[in-house]
Amino acid sequence: MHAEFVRGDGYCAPMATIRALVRRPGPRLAEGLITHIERVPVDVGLAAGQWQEYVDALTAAGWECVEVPPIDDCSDGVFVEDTMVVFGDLAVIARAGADERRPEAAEAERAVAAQGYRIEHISEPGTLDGGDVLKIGSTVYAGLGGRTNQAGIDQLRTFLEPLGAQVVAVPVSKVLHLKSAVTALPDGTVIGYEPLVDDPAAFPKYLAVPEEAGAHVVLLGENRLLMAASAPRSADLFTELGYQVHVVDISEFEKLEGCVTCLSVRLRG
Ligand SMILES: CN(C)C(=N)NCCC[C@H](N)C(=O)O
Repeated sequence: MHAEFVRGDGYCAPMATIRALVRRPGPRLAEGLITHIERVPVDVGLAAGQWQEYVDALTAAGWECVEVPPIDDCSDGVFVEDTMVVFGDLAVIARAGADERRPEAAEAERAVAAQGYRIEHISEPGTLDGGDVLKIGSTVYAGLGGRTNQAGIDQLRTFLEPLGAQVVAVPVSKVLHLKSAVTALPDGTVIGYEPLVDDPAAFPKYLAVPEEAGAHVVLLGENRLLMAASAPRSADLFTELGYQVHVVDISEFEKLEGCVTCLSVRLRG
């Protein structure tokens, strides 16, 4: 699980390997679910290229991308983030709020178990999507909304609190998932596009961003952020704050209410 970092003086220090699970989009991608936006045609060929660029960006930032086998019958399979919540050495396998997405979890579970994680499951009557869970240090915000219910959050709490997490439920009514509304910068500041955030006061440190997709960042490590090309003004804002911003075009996934976080599960070593 470890690589070596060789210093100038020849000393080899162990360096934690950072891995991300990803899942290739399938041929039925264009039929993916939409809830809060209008359907527009998705270019499946373009999406395949954008997915590869997303994987390449993670790889260039030092992440080893591990592919979960594709699931061609599930149009939303590429949004692999929704299949689980990883905290410490535990992967909690989600039970999707949308019935048609339930088959996605089985192979994702095998993939994360193969990385050495312990496994727990959200079970009936609970539903929970990984996209509804935002971790900031030991605080785990869980969005109560269209896909994740109270039973799902209660089960998540039972699994994570013994590991030192505090699970905080927050309302999500204007968007698909909590992470459609907010994510967080490396210093723990929650970023959100105000018209889509139910309760900004739920977060101790909060910064409003000027675009919807500006609320979505993947933390690449140190001061580096990955975000979508569709939020240039937010990218400028983060650059002014001292972050190094890496941009990818994920237009075809945004047409299906996807964002940069949804396309991977980050396993932080
Ligand atoms: C943070 N987000 C938004 C996610 N983790 N997942 C997006 C899933 C989109 C899919 N069409 C669906 O409706 O399920």
